[in-house]
Amino acid sequence: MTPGKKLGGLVAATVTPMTPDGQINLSVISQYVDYLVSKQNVKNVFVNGTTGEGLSLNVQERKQLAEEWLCQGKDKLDHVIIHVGALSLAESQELARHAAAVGATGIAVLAPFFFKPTNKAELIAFLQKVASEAPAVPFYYYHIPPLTAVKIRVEELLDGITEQIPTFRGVKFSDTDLLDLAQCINKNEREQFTFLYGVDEQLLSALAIGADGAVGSTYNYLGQKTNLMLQAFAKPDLALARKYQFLTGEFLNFVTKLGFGVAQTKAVMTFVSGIPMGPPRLPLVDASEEFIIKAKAKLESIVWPDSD
Ligand SMILES: CC(=O)N[C@H](C=O)[C@@H](O)[C@H](O)[C@H](O)CO
Ligand SMILES: CC(=O)C(=O)O
Repeated sequence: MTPGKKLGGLVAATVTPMTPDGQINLSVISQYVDYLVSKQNVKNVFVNGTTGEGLSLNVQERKQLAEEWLCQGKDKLDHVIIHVGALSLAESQELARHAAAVGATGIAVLAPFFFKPTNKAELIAFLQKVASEAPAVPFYYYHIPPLTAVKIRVEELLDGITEQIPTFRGVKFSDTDLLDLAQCINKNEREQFTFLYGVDEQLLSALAIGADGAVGSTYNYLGQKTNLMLQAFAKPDLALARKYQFLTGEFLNFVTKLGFGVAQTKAVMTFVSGIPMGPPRLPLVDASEEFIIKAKAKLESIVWPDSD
C-alpha cells in the first residue's frame, strides 16, 4: 500500500464475494485485486460499504474481509479503506481497532440509521468515539442520506470538525446535493480534506466543482472507462469527458429501469470479470437471468470513444 499517496482518483466500492450457499468467499479476493489493478487501472478500494453489504455481515466476517483485502492488496493497491460503520457503537469501535491493527489506510463510518442522530453534535459524538479508537488512521465520513436518511448537511458537519476528530480527512459524498458538496469544497480547500463523490452517473459534475475523485460500485467494471473520463477532464477535453459520462450514464439509466442494486452489481461484475461473486445476502435476492442477459447485451452494445 502507499499510505503517503494522497487519496484521489477512483476507488472501487468492492462487492463481497459469496459462495453459492451464502458464505463469504475469501478465496477469490486475490484474483479480484489483480483484476482491478490490471483490467480497470483502479488501485484503491472501499471495503464492507454499501456495495460490499457491510451492514449485512457479522463482525467476524467484516474482520476477515478487511484482513484479506489488506493482505492481498499489500503490494498492489495504494489505498484500502475499510468501512467500519455499524448501528452498535461498540461494534463500530471494535472494527475500527481491528482495521487499524491490520493496516487499513483509512476508515470510514456512516451515520447510524435506526436510532438516528438528529443534529450535528449527536452525529459528531458518535463518529468521534469510533475515530478515536484508531488514532493513527485517516477517518472519512460516509454521507449517504438516500440510505441512512440522516440528512445533516456536510457543510455544517465539517465546520470545526478536526477539533473533535483530529484524524478527520474527508468525505465519501453519496448524495445528489451538489450545492452542499460545492460549499464543503469552497470552505475547506485550505484544510486539504479529500472529497470523494459517490453518485457515479454524476461524477463529471462533481469533478467540475472540485471533487478529488470518486468511490463507487461501477468502478469495479467501468473503472477503465471512467479513468479515461478523468483524463479527458484533466486535459481538459470536456467534450470527450462528457461523452464518457453520457455513456456510463446510458448503461446505468438502462439497468436502473430494470431494477438495479447490489445484487445486480454482483451479477454484472461476475460476467464482466469472470470472477464468481455469488449471490447477495437477504433481504437482497439474486439478479434474474433476464436482467443478466439484457445488461450484458447493453454493455456490449456501447461504442466507447477509444474503441471507435
Ligand atoms: C446506493 C449506492 O450503492 N451507491 C453507490 C455508491 O455510493 C454508487 O456507486 C451507485 O452504485 C452508482 O452510482 C450507480 O447508481
Ligand atoms: C458505493 C459505495 O461507495 C459503497 O458501496 O459503499
